[in-house]
Amino acid sequence: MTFDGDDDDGRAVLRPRLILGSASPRRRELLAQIGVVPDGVFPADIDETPFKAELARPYCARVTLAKAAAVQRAAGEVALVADTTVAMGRRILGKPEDEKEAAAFLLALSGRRHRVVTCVAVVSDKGVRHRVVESQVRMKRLSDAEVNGYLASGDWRGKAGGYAIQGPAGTFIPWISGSYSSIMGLPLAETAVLLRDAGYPVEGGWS
Ligand SMILES: Cc1cn([C@H]2C[C@H](O)[C@@H](COP(=O)(O)OP(=O)(O)OP(=O)(O)O)O2)c(=O)[nH]c1=O
Repeated sequence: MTFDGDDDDGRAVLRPRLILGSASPRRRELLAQIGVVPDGVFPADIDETPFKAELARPYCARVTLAKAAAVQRAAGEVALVADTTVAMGRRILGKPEDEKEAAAFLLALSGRRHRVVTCVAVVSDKGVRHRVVESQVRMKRLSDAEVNGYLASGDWRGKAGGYAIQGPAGTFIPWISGSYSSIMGLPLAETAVLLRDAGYPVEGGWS
């Protein structure tokens, strides 16, 4: 347990140590938005290759649970891992290997709707609990200048589907249905519930 200051009535707040098993700076930013700062960041290194004909939801849950199984956590600590997957129909669009693949992804997404699936898992002494959140995103039809400009920005690097809604590609997204934070990498409502259930206090738990 870690001392986390006093609550409004002057009582000491104790919370378990939190390990973030993710290299994603977006996930750290989103956790900070709800007042959660991990005590350690240890990304789990796992093979993220989809199985043949694997669909996005089961793929995303499988990869997240593999990250949960690989994360380094001591007894009493809480660990959080997640995975974000972009899907068009039955096709999974991962993180582009290079600019050419990023261009192919953007051209496939241009003028169409796609799905963004994020799975978050929290590991504690109680075991592993996870939630899968699916959102829909419409990307406007992109001009060559927009595709080329975005590719040159490099913002697509390390992003599932080759774009990030929270960056300049936000100008490509006129409509979403679902959870903005989940599209960005971590569904905050579900994450807060999982953390609280694991005994980790989260802002917004006023009820
Ligand atoms: C669709 C989309 C994805 N992303 C990012 C979130 C994730 O960082 C990344 C998807 O890759 P992930 O494999 O989910 O995460 P990661 O490789 O960055 O980190 P780790 O595996 O260690 O947890 O894409 C955005 O930032 N914005 C978006 O709009």
